[in-house]
Amino acid sequence: METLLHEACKVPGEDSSSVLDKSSVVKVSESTTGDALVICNGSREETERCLEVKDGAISNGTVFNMQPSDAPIDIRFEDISFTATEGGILQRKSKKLILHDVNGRFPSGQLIAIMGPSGAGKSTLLNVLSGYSIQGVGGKVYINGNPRKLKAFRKLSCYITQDDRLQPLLTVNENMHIAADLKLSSSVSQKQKQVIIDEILNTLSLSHTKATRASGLSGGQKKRLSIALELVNNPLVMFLDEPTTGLDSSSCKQCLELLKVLARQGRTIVCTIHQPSAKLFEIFDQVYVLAKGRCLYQGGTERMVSFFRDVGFPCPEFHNPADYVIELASEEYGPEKIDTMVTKSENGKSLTYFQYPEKLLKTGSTGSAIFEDDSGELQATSKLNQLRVLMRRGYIKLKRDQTMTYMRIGVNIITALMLGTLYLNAGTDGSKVLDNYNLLFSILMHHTFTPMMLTILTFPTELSILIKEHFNRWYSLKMYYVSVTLIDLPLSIFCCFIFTTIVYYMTAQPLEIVRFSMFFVSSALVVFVAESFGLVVGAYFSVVNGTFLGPILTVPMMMFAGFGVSLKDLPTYLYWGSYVSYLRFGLEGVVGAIFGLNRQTLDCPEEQYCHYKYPKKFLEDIAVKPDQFGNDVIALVLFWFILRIGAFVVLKYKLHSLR
Ligand SMILES: Nc1ncnc2c1ncn2[C@@H]1O[C@H](COP(=O)(O)OP(=O)(O)OP(=O)(O)O)[C@@H](O)[C@H]1O
Repeated sequence: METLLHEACKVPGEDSSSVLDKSSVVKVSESTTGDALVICNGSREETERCLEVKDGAISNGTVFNMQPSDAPIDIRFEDISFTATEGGILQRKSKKLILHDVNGRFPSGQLIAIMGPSGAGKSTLLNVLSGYSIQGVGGKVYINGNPRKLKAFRKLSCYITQDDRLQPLLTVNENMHIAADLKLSSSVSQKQKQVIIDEILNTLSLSHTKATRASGLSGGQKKRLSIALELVNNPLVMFLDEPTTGLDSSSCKQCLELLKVLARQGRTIVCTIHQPSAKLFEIFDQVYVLAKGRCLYQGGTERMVSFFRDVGFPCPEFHNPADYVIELASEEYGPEKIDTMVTKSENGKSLTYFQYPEKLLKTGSTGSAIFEDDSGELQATSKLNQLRVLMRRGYIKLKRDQTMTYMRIGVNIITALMLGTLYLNAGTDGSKVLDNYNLLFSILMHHTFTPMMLTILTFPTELSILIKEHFNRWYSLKMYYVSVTLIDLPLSIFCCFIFTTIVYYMTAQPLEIVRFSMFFVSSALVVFVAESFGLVVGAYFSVVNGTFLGPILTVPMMMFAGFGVSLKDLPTYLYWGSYVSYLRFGLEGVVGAIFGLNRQTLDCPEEQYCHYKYPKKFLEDIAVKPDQFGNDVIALVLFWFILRIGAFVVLKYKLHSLR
């Protein structure tokens, strides 16, 4: 590590470790020689001071902060209403008004709490202000006095959900690098990214957990990592839904103090919080109290007690004002008190209780290109880069995933060995043709249920991460979807190949390369189709509903496959079913591979009756045409594509409907 004071910024008489100050501005740029980074600090009034860092290393654990490079953001909202639509697909829809024309001001550089009892509408207001909710929203949001342009605003803000939606298999450092590679422009070098990551991890006291997987972090560390990931692109506005939920009191304090530091650097930080202790309450600069979707109080934390006095409900001595306001908002002292307070606060219009109301009134329209820029892509990097980074992340996850990788390979080997033992040498035995046919169907069942159920069970977890990352503009849905499709393909092929090889060999199927290839291709296509079907179900339904619906919806596929009831015995009015059953084409493919291609008469052991020793007769009886392999492949590929596109449409609809 070689750390030198940058000559141009050098402050005589000071040693390098004292140069960078925690509360100062920091800029990161390339040195003039191009082989080092120059990191400068200094408040607006001070002269800049810089450190030069080589090989991505920062001097002796120095802590420093990033200050947003753009102008601060003041949020003002007027007459915000939110109407939720209730009722399922087949139910009558009803409307429910949740926010009742609330108003408010969230100034920059402040840590703001949205408080209120459960069900008051805190999360709903946060969703509306962040732009997450777009349907059923009324009223206006202004950014620095100008009407909010949603796309431009989303580029400057981030939303941190209540539950920590992290990639559990990736380490803290890997999670941060993925975020940096997706959220920072490709022109930022890896060295610069490393400096930014180190700085954020230092500030959030996560440096010592760099090599720990996210699944191994404590609740507080997970929360801080969630914040760290969104800090990578230095947002001006941060919305946090209940950041203290599930944390002990010291972690809560640490988390809120950290948010306050970030706010002081010029960000607007808004979080919902349930009922903070007096100590936590003091950390906030401003509170916005909601009750039944209306604003009870808006202003400085320290001025809330005088508000209670002015409104005629003085806060009892030694009572935590945060507890008292929740008691009032929960109607513990009568419902009329809420009306009185809503009237006094003018449903959020009154600025009387702000720390510096006169400053707020002066805040006019400060136009800036970045607030107006509603054009271009939401994501910071190209589609190709998004795909590359997502593939890299997918590969790391695949390497470490016990369920999706190791269990899947294990299940394929074990099932293949079990079937191989059960139907040992059935492939050449003329007396065991029906057993062999049962085996082929069992193989297809395995290829249907294993990938389908795995996808249904695991995708909903991925979906919650996708919703967060997609909203925070990490990547486009298309690139995410392409990466999911591509990353799984090699493993699916590998598992199918191992399975097919073991079963094929143990059950003594004809050892001909053409037959084996046909068998493998049909099996692999059934796997792809079943996986895609699982994705459609997993993308729309919860794990519970998906686990129920996936197998249920597969039953008709089995019925129409031509196995239990042969296709020639299917009633004509039900024959259409055989065209929508992908298993029919899979079965035709594997049966054709084993019994088609003019297969010779099968061996018949002595003293045994071999009803089906002539494969042609068997094929006639089960009504399977052995020469349809090409059509079977085309049909299965079509099913695969249609279901993949279907899953994408469902996913897009799901993301849209949630908003
Ligand atoms: N999409 C929706 N459909 C129906 N009702 C909704 C919807 N969204 C919110 N609500 C209702 O609106 C009210 C406010 O919900 P919200 O989640 O904003 O409350 P909250 O103050 O954040 O509560 P908590 O602190 O318990 O999270 C609740 O009664 C909730 O049931």
